[in-house]
Amino acid sequence: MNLRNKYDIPSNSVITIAGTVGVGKSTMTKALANALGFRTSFEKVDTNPYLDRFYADFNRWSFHLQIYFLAERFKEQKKIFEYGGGFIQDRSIYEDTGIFAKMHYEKGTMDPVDYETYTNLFDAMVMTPYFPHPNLLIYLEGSLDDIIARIQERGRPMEQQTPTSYWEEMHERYEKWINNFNACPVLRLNINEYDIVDEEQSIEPIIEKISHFIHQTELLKK
Ligand SMILES: Nc1ncnc2c1ncn2[C@@H]1O[C@H](COP(=O)(O)OP(=O)(O)O)[C@@H](O)[C@H]1O
Ligand SMILES: Nc1ncnc2c1ncn2[C@H]1C[C@H](O)[C@@H](COP(=O)(O)O)O1
Repeated sequence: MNLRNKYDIPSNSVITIAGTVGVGKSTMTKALANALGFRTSFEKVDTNPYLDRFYADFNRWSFHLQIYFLAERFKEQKKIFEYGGGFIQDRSIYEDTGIFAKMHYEKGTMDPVDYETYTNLFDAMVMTPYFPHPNLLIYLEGSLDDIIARIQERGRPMEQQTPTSYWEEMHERYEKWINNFNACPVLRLNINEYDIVDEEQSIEPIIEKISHFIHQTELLKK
């Protein structure tokens, strides 16, 4: 039986997967979309023209990369809207500003004027009543050691060569960010509590949680 029907997940739902680099968002996106018969919206990593340059020189490329990601995510957002939902999205647009742009600005690797231009653009595009928020944000969390092990195992050279302190800083910021996040309902999942890589069926209890969460949220709205 289709798990979407079994757990009564509305076919127009938009679920976004958030969490630090390497935590397992893409893997979760694929597994959930497959189990629910939803479409996927992925970040473009391999074809991103700025990512390698950015990791080689944060100061020089921070602004360009943020603008690139913002444009890409906005196109994805439009696609999701045009299909009428039914999507699992790999990373939320909120993390671009709440984690990455902010971190580079505060660490001095994004120029203050560039940061202001970026946040103005972000607010004008995203923080409007017309911008559809996801029905649910699934936040994946895990220990720094486990996440660094996954980054190393996945093997993107520019990430492997980035100092551990960068991932540590990001890990801390994510924790603070999610504790204050309120743009949509949040379901937190610890990566030690499931293994969708070796046990495909372990996606079902996650879908059960999602269903519970979505229905509870709907009830609260009434
Ligand atoms: N549930 C899991 N158990 C074990 N390894 C995982 C799991 N989810 C992801 N991984 C591994 O961790 C690495 C990063 O996962 P990925 O989904 O690409 O992360 P993200 O999209 O968050 O950057 C990959 O090598 C992937 O195979
Ligand atoms: N907004 C962003 N700023 C800087 N870097 C970013 C941003 N969004 C994603 N990234 C980087 C981080 C990773 O190296 C890749 C892909 O992210 P992942 O979490 O592995 O999906 O892009």
